[in-house]
Amino acid sequence: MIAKASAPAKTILFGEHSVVYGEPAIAGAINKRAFITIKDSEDDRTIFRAPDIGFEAELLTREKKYILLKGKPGIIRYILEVLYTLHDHTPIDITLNSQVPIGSGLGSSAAVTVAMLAALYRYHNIRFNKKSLAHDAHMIEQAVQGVASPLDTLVSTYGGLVYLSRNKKVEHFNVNFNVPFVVGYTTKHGNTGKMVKDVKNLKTRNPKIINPVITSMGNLTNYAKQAILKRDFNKIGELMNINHGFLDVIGVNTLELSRMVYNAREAGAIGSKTTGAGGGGSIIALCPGKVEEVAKAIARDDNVLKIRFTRKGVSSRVYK
Ligand SMILES: Nc1ncnc2c1ncn2[C@@H]1O[C@H](COP(=O)(O)OP(=O)(O)OP(=O)(O)O)[C@@H](O)[C@H]1O
Ligand SMILES: C[C@@](O)(CCO)CC(=O)[O-]
Ligand SMILES: [Mg+2]
Repeated sequence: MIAKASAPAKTILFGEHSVVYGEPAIAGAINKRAFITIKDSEDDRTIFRAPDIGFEAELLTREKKYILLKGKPGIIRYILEVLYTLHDHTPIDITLNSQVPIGSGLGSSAAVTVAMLAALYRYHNIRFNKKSLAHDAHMIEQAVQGVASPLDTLVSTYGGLVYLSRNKKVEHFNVNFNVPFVVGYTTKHGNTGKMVKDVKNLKTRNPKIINPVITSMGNLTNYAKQAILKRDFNKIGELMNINHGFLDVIGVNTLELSRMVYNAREAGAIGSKTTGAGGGGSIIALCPGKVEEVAKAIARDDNVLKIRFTRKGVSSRVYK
């Protein structure tokens, strides 16, 4: 039997960091996916392969351990946690193919976790729905990382654009948002936990300055929600630029992120900002009609991905 599943990566359009303090956020699934294939094993070993990142390991699922055969570990922890939680230890072959750069702030860990869970549910013929899957995937991310916001796994499961309100209500945008964006990324990725802690310390030292900034980031996200609903791209671009400035204020930008953001704007992006935790990682640029120019400008120094937001969330099937 073969079970296959895929799930999209995500970018945060508005509200990273301020969301930690209860402010709203907007994130969306992008048309870059992680693909998992599970097959019966041909010997009595369980093997995990990720050819795109040159990784291979034999998994000892009962012990939650692995024997490294090739590459550097990391993403394997999510696969092992899923197996440890759900699998009956029969030997299987697992392959990960990914269009998503791993560890660059585009939610690769969530995409891999959601796809792995869905494929394994299919393999074992376990019924699931998106609600239970999003919940289980969040639990896996939390178990591996210690802390994780539910946003990444939610977006990877449901697809589409998601608005998380101040009282943590999730709203799915019902709007055509098929407009081109360019993502720039560095492989040097800030540690999310550390970045969140640094912002907290800055806020504690300078409450009168930083608290209003966090509130403004939330207000800006609410304006962005309206602009998205109206498909007012100039307004969305303007708000992205302001959001980037606020992220600079709270100290999460780096030379590389700023370089990508300003290279994008110089090449014609109508808005560009750091996306995710910062300290390295990714930027996102809104550039209708200027995709090639913006991609070329970013690619001079950094890596580029042309993306669109997609409504397609997790997808899975089984072949007998
Ligand atoms: N070349 C690699 N091979 C295997 N694992 C890797 C490699 N590079 C990074 N990793 C691991 O992949 C995981 C990526 O998860 P992480 O949550 O840090 O990034 P992300 O999901 O891509 O971005 P974010 O969560 O910030 O949106 C980490 O566990 C990291 O150790
Ligand atoms: C920085 C942060 O807001 C987003 C990281 O992708 C942290 C979080 O929400 O968990
Ligand atoms: Mg992640």
